[in-house]
Amino acid sequence: MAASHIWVSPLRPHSNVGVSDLGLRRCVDMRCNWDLERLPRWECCCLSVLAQRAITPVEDEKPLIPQVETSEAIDQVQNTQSRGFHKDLNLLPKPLSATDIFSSPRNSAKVRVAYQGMPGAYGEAAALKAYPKCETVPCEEFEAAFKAVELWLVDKAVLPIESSVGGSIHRNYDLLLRHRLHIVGEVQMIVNHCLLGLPGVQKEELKRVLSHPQALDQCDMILTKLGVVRVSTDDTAGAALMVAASGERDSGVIASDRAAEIYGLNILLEKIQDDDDNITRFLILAREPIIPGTDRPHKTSIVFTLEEGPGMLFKALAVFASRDINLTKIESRPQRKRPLRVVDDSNKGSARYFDYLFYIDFEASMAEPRAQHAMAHLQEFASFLRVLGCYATDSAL
Ligand SMILES: O=C(O)C(=O)C[C@]1(C(=O)O)C=C[C@@H](O)C=C1
Repeated sequence: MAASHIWVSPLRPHSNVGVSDLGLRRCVDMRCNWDLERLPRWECCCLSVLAQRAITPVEDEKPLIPQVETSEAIDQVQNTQSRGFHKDLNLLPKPLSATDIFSSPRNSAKVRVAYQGMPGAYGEAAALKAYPKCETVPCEEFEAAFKAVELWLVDKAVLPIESSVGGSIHRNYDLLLRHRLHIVGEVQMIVNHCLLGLPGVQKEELKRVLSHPQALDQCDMILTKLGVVRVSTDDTAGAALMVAASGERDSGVIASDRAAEIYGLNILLEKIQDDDDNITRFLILAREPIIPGTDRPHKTSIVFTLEEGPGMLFKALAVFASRDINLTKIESRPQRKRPLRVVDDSNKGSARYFDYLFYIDFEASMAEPRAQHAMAHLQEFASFLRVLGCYATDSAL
């Protein structure tokens, strides 16, 4: 391990995944942001090698070189060391320009973007809306997408955070806190669900319908009308794959028209969601935060905890109200590691409450003094405060 920068990814257990020098250097530059004690051992090994290699020149702008064998990688390292520094100036890293720093996600090309689900899932459509030329990378679970970004297997993750019908996707709120990624953008998407079946099947023949639980909830009326059994799956496109692979003629699917195309299913009904405006908001997550601007409307997402006491949440919300900062979202989640709290002596220590984390999105950029002052004010009495990200608001549907 000490001689090479290769580690075996837990996400791709059978492949050795190499990271380019640029990737390594960025990793080292960012090491202060990494809580080394919380990293699994292979990442620590990798980081220590990175630290030694931080001065080697950059060879490749792309962070990932798939399938590099360890021996080859050692040879590469030795060759580079014996040659000394590169003479070819084109191989030096390109300094970031103001355009790079402030560029919108929609201008970026060739980024690798992780999403949860199979090809044809709405997460993939959201990733392509954010980065039209990106290479999309399917992940089985939300957490795998977080890890893929952390381990440099991909550049970004696009994950759902709330739906206009189903509300918050709590799992992703919890993962935002457990991982150290930054929110760098959001994508709002109208989700138009279709009822799919095998070619030649009529909707009256269906006995069960498979889909993601959110999609099943969003199409409650039509499912009730059809009188079918609802079967939950990990994602909508995965359900399409299952039915296509099983050949079960009495099984239908709720998924996108793109999933129908990919898995060779027929569209039996379109726009079957109860609410026409069925919107899901996705977050774009990255290893590094973006530098907030004031050139267009921005949102900031934070998470904090408060001490127990009357009016504490009122006081917290007042830091925004008094500065005329609009809140767009507030969510509370129990602190999983400290769910119970014994209250003070006046209650004789017998009563127990849940401790909560408060997640808030507000309409202001951290580049604005009013947002900075609001955070400084909140920090005076919040027992914990973290800015999860500051990013341009997505108002395009
Ligand atoms: O299963 C998918 O296709 C997803 O992208 C997931 C998801 C979700 O988690 O809410 C996204 C949008 C739809 O609301 C249904 C499902």
